[in-house]
Amino acid sequence: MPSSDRPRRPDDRSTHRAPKARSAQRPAERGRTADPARLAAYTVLRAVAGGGYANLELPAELRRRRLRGRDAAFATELTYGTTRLHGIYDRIIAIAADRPVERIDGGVLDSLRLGIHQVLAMRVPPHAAADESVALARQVNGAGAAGLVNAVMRRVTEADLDTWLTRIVPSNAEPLDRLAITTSHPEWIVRALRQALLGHGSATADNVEEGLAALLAADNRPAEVTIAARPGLVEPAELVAAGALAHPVVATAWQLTGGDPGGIAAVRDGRAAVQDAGSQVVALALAAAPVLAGPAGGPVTRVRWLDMCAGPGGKAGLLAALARADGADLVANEIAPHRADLVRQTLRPLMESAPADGPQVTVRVGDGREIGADDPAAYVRVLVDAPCTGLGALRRRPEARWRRSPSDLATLGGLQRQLLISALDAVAPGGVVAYATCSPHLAETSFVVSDVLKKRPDIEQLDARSIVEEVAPEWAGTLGQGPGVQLWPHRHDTDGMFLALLRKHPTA
Ligand SMILES: C[S@@+](CC[C@H](N)C(=O)[O-])C[C@H]1O[C@@H](n2cnc3c(N)ncnc32)[C@H](O)[C@@H]1O
Repeated sequence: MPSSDRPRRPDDRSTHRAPKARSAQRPAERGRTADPARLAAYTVLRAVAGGGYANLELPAELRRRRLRGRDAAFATELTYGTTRLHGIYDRIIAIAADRPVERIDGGVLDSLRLGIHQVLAMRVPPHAAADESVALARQVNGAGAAGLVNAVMRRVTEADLDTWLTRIVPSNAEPLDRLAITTSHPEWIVRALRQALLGHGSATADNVEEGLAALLAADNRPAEVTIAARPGLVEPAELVAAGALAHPVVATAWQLTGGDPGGIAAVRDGRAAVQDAGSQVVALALAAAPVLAGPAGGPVTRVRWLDMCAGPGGKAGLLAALARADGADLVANEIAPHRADLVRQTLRPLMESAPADGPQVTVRVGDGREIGADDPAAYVRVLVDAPCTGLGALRRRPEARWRRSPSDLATLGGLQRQLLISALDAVAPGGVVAYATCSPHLAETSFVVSDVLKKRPDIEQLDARSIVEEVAPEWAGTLGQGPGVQLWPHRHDTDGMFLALLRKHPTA
């Protein structure tokens, strides 16, 4: 979709216009056209401003403009970096343009943000960043806007990032507010992450400021592409031949140093999939958790596992392969039909290759909150990968920090508790429920688990650290105070996954 066709925000007074034919332009408007990588980044930023997601819009835009290799890498860093860091850039723009950013057209603001990111974060020479930004603005925002972009870029390039950081922080700012401004995070998120570091036992009062700064910095670094090799479906040699490197800690995880994961045959045909190593650990730990024989006197021959919130299917893909190896069926449930389609798509190789009389994989569309009542005590292992704020995955979802608000916690908190209660009802005596989030926020993690457990004498919480240490031995001693496990981008180079393992009493 061309940028000019994208839906606009109500506040977007964009002068977005298609480039004029050269002959129709006044001489002052003539100049080089913007280069495709910058145009791609601009188009994605406009789509994000209209409610889109950078990680979905960017690949489509790269394909549409046929950008590959270094151009694709440039467009990717430009899009993701600008989206993450525009909290800093908007304060710089307000000073350099001498007006609040709310008074600058949304499209022009994006052209400026992109220009500033190039010069302050990507080491593009100042004159090149300024010239390219003016060319972009002239093409997508119009000649008048190009004049403003020119003036602002000339002012911005007079100082380096450190100098600008000292200018944008008010002299009376509290330390946490200062950190929020200089790391481009909303202040409520900075406070919540600080509490999470302390609450999960991942930092002490003495070193929490250091840990917090490292975490916020990690949120602003691009995450490596990691893929999960689905056990039994792909051999290491195939991934090595495709240029992947074995993850230093997690056996199923492989890292790509560059290139498109879609170029790897095993990823294309669903024997491997893009998945953060922390997410892989959640699935591996659930599969490794010790279950106890129920009242029937021993494990049944073909047991069932459940992934209660499976869309789009990353963990279900790994769990399905692990369940098959264990002789178990997997039921992958998802409430949103279009996301259930994605689960079906990612599980297809496992569904199609299932032996007629062997472990089966099925996808169902439904509300996980009803499974406990509809299907009580039916599953030996249950994963609740709950809908959450995603505050642990900010490095991969560049716009998320600006979209979330504290009020999301109240809405999600009720749903998280209901899903966990349903999972505890759905699990068989002696079976294990894994409660996971890609957020370390205490209100979505430890508080949910402790609230639910208060009313469940039939459930014991396992020390997830020892089980995670089995699948990720090198992380021993880094997993917090237990019994839950919290992974961190700055310590484990994973998304900030939380995991609690809860076992139903065998005689319940
Ligand atoms: C964090 S995502 C799960 C990610 C998934 N496990 C993976 O690894 O790809 C949470 C999912 O829960 C789904 N969901 C939300 N409410 C639900 C409900 N009441 N029952 C089942 N699924 C629900 C959402 O649509 C979303 O796909």
